Amino acid sequence: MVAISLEQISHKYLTDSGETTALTDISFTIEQGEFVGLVGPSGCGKSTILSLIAGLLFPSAGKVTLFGEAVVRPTHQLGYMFQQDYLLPWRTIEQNVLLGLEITGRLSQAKRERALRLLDEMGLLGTADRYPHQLSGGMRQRAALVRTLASEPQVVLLDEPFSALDYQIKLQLEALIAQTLSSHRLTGLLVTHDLGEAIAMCDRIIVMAGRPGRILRILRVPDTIRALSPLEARESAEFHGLFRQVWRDFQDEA
Ligand SMILES: Nc1ncnc2c1ncn2[C@@H]1O[C@H](COP(=O)(O)OP(=O)(O)OP(=O)(O)O)[C@@H](O)[C@H]1O
Repeated sequence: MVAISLEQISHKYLTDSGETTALTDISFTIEQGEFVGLVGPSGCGKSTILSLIAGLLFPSAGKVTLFGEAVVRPTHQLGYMFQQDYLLPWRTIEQNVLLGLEITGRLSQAKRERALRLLDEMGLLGTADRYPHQLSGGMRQRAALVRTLASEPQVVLLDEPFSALDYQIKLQLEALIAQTLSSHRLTGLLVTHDLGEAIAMCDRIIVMAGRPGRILRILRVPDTIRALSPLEARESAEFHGLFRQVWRDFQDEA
């Protein structure tokens, strides 16, 4: 089943100084359970695509659908992870991960227990009563992931979720997130500047170019790389071959 579909999307922003064409002729689909990376230079429209899927923006032309339904407003089917964890400093980790359920009036004992199981899955059960400032950056991002998953989304949009972390923590978190999305059979769309991250984590990669934002190509990550953990993948010859191939696309485009 198709989870996300963009059909011939164009998007223009209107500003005081005129019009900016952020996206032109963007079409792709993402199957349920797939994990897709969106890579491209700064300003090529990656965040605009996420906002269109999230129902926070409406395209100037074209159609965005989520599980076959036109996107007209934000929905609970979507969860987000951002570069910053946006944990509220005055709430404990448990209170933070339950926040989304609480403010949408969906909190129940069963959902609370599920959230605690997720904290346990992420190795964070012992931190439930602690406050965000008492956790490391990697632990905070894991707590942010639990908060996202606690709301039971079907699709998770990840906007540079690792870019504020140390390299080693980032590699550990990449593996954990790829495995968690797959074990919960979630659909994921990862925006990243890091081509290696997309190759190491995703099933397919949408490679974009800028001015105006458009798709250069969409490629499937070979099973030989998919079979490896993100850390092992980075060390494989196939990874380096694919990295060079996409890098050449960027160079040709530049
Ligand atoms: N609210 C806005 N008003 C006007 N122009 C905008 C607005 N948001 C984005 N743009 C322009 O649209 C284009 C695409 O921006 P977008 O933020 O989607 O790119 P991006 O690929 O996510 O960039 P980055 O990787 O730096 O986050 C850019 O030229 C940007 O300047």
